Amino acid sequence: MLADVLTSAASWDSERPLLTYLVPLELETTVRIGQLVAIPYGERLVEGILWVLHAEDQDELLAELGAEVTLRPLHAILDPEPALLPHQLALSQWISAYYVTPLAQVAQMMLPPGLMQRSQFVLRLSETYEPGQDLQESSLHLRALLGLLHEEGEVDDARLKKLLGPARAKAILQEIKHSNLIARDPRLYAPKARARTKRLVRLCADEERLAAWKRHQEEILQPVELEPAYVVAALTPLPAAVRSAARRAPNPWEATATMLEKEDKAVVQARRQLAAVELLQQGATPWTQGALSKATGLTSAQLQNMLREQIVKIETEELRRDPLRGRSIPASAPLPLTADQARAVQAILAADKTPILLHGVTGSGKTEVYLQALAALIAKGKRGIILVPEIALTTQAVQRVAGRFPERVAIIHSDLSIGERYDEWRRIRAGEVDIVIGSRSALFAPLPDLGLIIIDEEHEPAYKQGELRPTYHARECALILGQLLDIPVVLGSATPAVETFYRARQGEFRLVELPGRIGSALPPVEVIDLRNELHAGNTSILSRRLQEELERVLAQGQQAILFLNRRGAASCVLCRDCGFVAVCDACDLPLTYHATERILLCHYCGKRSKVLHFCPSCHSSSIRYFGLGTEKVQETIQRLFPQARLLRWDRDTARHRSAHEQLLERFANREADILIGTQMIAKGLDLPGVTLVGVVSADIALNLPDYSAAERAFTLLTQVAGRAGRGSQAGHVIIQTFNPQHFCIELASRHDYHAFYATEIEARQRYGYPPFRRFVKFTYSHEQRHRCQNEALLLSERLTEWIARLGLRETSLVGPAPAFMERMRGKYRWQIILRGPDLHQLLRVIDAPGWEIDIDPISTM
Ligand SMILES: Nc1ncnc2c1ncn2[C@@H]1O[C@H](COP(=O)(O)OP(=O)(O)OP(=O)(O)O)[C@@H](O)[C@H]1O
Ligand SMILES: [Zn+2]
Repeated sequence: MLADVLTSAASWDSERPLLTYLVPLELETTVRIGQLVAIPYGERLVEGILWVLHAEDQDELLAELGAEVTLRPLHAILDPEPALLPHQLALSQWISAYYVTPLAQVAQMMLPPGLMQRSQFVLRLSETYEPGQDLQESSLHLRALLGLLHEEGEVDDARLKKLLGPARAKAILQEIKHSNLIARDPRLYAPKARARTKRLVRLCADEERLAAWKRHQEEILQPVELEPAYVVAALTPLPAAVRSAARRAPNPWEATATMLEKEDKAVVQARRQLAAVELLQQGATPWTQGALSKATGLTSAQLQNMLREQIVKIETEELRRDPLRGRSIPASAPLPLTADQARAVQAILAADKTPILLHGVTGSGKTEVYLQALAALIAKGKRGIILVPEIALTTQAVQRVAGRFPERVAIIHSDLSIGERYDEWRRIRAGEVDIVIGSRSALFAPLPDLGLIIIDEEHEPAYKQGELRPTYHARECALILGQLLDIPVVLGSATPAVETFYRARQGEFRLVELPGRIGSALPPVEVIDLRNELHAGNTSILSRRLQEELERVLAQGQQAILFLNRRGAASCVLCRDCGFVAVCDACDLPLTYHATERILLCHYCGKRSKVLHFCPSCHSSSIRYFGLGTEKVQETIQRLFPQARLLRWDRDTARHRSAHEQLLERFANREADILIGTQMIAKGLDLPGVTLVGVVSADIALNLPDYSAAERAFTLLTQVAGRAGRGSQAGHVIIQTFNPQHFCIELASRHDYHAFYATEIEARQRYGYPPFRRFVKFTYSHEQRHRCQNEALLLSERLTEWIARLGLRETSLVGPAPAFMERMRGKYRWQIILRGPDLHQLLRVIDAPGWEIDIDPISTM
């Protein structure tokens, strides 16, 4: 039998990414595709993924490879359970081709981090080495190494390098090659990700033997008469504080210790052993070795003794690292569906496997549709994956799913530790869960019997990987997976991506609509023209209407959310005399003033600088802090409504996942009246107490130079507005803006997705934007600007040449030009946008080392 193996050790050949090996006879019954295997590669042993097995077609393959090749055998199977399922292998192949990325890199992305094993060489004394051999000709270093090997058995290359430095290590490795004293074996080192285990001590003697043993121990105790205090001392571990103090100060326990020493060792041992057995007999919960020794003073020699006498045994048990540990999640029962919801569930379960676009307005009950479709499929032995935007994971999505399917849900997201991720991954692979919920990478979970993929909030940019290769979009990968497995894929959103809706219109997706909210109406939206406020003499950041409404909400004991998309107290620091604006010297972006910490912060790279009191350019003292941030809003509201309980939710107040959770919980428990936050809070929140949503400033998002800027602005406003009035009380939304006539604002204020789509798709067609043209974004970063410019000119020449050579129609370049944010983290960035109906012919041949290549970018900025 032959096997094709994928390994990242081999340099990439897109035509032939796999290497062929012989399967040794003894492995023939155990090999399966998707397994991690060890293979010889050159001198080394490396890790690979078994991709194809050839049994019947073996001869053809051999003929194809030619007579002169000699195949080497697989070295070992590293894990009998496949790490990738067959559909994942197929998906990898698609991703590799479409996103023009080495197959091994794609396959590795699908595995949990820390799973791959490092290859290494291990030195040991060779079989021909004899102690006492004449070493006259060997160098001093070699002799020292021989001594070390004598003592330790083996030493690996990495350690050798550390001990001797790289140059000497290299010399000694040369010497080893020519001597026959030391053998050098290739080896793979255990992966970082491992199961966590603990060692548990359990009684194993039967009652009779245990009783006899105890009697014997008690006999040992008999002859010595002890003061009760000693017994207590021997049985009680020293408190940690005492132990550390003891190292420094005269030991208050010394008297006891000396006396104990004087006692017969056997007595001490008997006493501790008896105490240990007593604890083991009492407890329903097992004891770890450490805890037992802490509680009784039992040393490991004494424990060994008990093991030898077969009184106790040690069992290792795996400790699962559970991301939901310590969380109390209320169980939930299925709700009776509305007619629209029932139709949607039926559509998902129908025989037709065309993907579904579930377009349901905010608060229309999409989640319930997902849950009931999943339940129906699980009843048939299937399993499902739900993707949610990263931030929603902290909040309600996980709770709802985990509450409906207790103990049957695994979670995958980037904040998990390597250990947690590995444990979740193995539960999924072992079929211990029915549902995987997570951010985009959860799509690559090895879930057997996959029967449904749901992408909630499918318009979210977080589903696209933008910088690292492969620059995949989880939606596209999910659609391919759906085709490969012939299973339904559901894309859900109140504001589908323009491209998604277009594809539904073209018949690529079945469009299912949930046009109304459950039991309530979409909240009316009032647009406030901030210019009128200024004319009327109101210079506050809150319009009069918003103030009135806040007052009403507070008086009626309801809740409000105020939204704006900037953090900090002011968005920029400006000199009123000369117009100087403080910018980050690494990124060229305006710095933001943070009042609480009294610093200036670059929101892009996180660099901090001191506040300015004088303009560095003209030395005037007219430095002013302009614009708005969440902090400023908080301050203003607190001044206006001193009695209101405020909560601020942005990246400054919630740096960690658990902080997000706590904030949400406090607001949901009505511990605060007004929540102030950035776009983070626009995502999926379902809080029935919220009757007012205020958008403090809608303008920032409207005018960005990007083909998708209008879509993002409309989506954001519609989603934020959709947080109001989801409970029994009617809701109300106020949008403050200097651009009330902007079509995004007008249409968002009517929750009118269809009208927005009609306007936007026409513009996209007119200007040749996606989905009418495909885009590929090339970005080059360098510390020197001219280097960026040169590289960009060179690449654009080559691209132009290839477009002509391949005869690509309607294909052109935009740029080269500096990126919208030309400097980031100390580097300049230049861009080229390539656009055309089909760019893959070109992508396959063009070689652009050092360039970031984003295929189907969701933004051209
Ligand atoms: N059939 C039903 N009967 C009663 N209440 C329901 C029903 N279905 C959903 N709900 C409730 O309606 C509210 C809104 O549902 P959900 O959060 O799923 O909306 P959504 O469509 O995901 O909205 P968004 O797109 O804004 O996140 C929830 O509180 C949910 O419990
Ligand atoms: Zn910066």
